[in-house]
Amino acid sequence: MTRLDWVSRAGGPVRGDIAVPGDKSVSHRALMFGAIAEGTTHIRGFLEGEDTRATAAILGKLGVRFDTPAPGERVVHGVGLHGLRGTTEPLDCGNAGTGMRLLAGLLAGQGFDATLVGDASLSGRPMRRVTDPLGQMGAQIDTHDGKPPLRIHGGRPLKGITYHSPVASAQIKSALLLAGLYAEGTTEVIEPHPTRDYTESMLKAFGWPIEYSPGKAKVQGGHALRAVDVDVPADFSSAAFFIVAACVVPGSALRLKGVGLNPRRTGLLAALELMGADIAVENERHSGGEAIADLVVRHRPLHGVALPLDIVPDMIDEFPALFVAAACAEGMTTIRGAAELRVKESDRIATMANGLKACGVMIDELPDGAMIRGGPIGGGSVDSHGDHRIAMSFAIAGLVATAPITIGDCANVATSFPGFVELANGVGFNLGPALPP
Ligand SMILES: O=C(O)C1=C[C@@H](OP(=O)(O)O)[C@@H](O)[C@H](O)C1
Ligand SMILES: C=C(OP(=O)(O)O)C(=O)O
Repeated sequence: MTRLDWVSRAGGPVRGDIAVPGDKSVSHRALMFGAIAEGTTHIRGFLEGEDTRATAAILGKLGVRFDTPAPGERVVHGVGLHGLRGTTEPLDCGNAGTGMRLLAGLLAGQGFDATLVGDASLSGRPMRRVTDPLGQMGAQIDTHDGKPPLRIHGGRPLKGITYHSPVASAQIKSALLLAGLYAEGTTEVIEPHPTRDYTESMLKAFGWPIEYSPGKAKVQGGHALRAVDVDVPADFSSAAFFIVAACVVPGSALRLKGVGLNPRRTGLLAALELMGADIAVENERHSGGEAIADLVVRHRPLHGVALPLDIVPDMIDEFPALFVAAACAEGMTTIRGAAELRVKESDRIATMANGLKACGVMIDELPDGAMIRGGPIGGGSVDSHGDHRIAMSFAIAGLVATAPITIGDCANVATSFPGFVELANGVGFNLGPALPP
């Protein structure tokens, strides 16, 4: 991938009426369930990001046919639960932890061997969290010291287990439930804190019997999935950058349309409201079984908070943006209980702390969070470490900074948010490519 650096300059106010692209978590799952269903699944609002396209390409290599009637749509020709075909080619998940961990569960139940690989960032991320419990189910998966590539040996009979997950992770839960479709008996996952339940709701929509409640999910092997169409809501995690931008730039008033409001995703709304933000939820409705609504965000000065521990898992992807909101708030914001941030696309605590320090913000890194003192953000040069959410967060910082912020290594924004720069500049950002030195 060619390197791309951005410069974010003072701009705003952030005003307009926009829709962000489709949800990444739902798009990955719609492809996977569509692939192993009987019949044809039409996905609308599909995220045309590199992460989700990587999942589609892998399923294509495994013999699934897709049509693309228009951008943001996929028609998946399901091959049935046992219809995937093996390939000797490595299956490249790119930058996507979700793709790799969910596919590990799906592939553990197949009759053929498969190898999952990823880019440099994904190759450094922990995989034992899925390979250990899948091993308890009977799968055999070789790793490189607990990290990718994953060599999955096919043809192993799986049996259901009850798994008390040590980590609140929808990826772990989903990997086990996917393997559970192929297992003898019951597979149950119990979480330390409830996580996003798209796998459960989609299994139900595809006609697979499933029992679930927040923090618990249980499936039995031996049923079939029947194709249903999937409407993908706009991704709350993508909306988050615009929500924070409108909160912190004076004069802003922004409407974000049709945003998915799964309660296990919206911790950022609760956090910002505690900080004094002005966010209205309008036109609440349901689409494809998910709550969606328009969010209307207006600027109002924020104040620092001690973030309640119980909302941390509900905003796990929104911390980089929250760090910027905290830097703009009056007083101190304390974040604890967020050690998972250290094993995302980058170590998001260190990457945000280093970047904010480079812009003159007072921030102390903690093992599981940070203490951030609000104040003026200066110009500077920051490295996103190829982490899409870090790059977009510093784009917000640049909007309110006293001098331009240069953000290194931004190409991976295309993994989750294609078209971010154009959409952002359309509502008041001032973001462009950095010129080579
Ligand atoms: O299941 C999913 O779609 C996701 C779960 C989360 O990861 P963890 O399960 O590692 O918390 C999140 O960070 C990721 O962006 C998407
Ligand atoms: C953590 C993320 O994704 P993944 O785990 O799929 O790479 C993310 O998108 O912030």
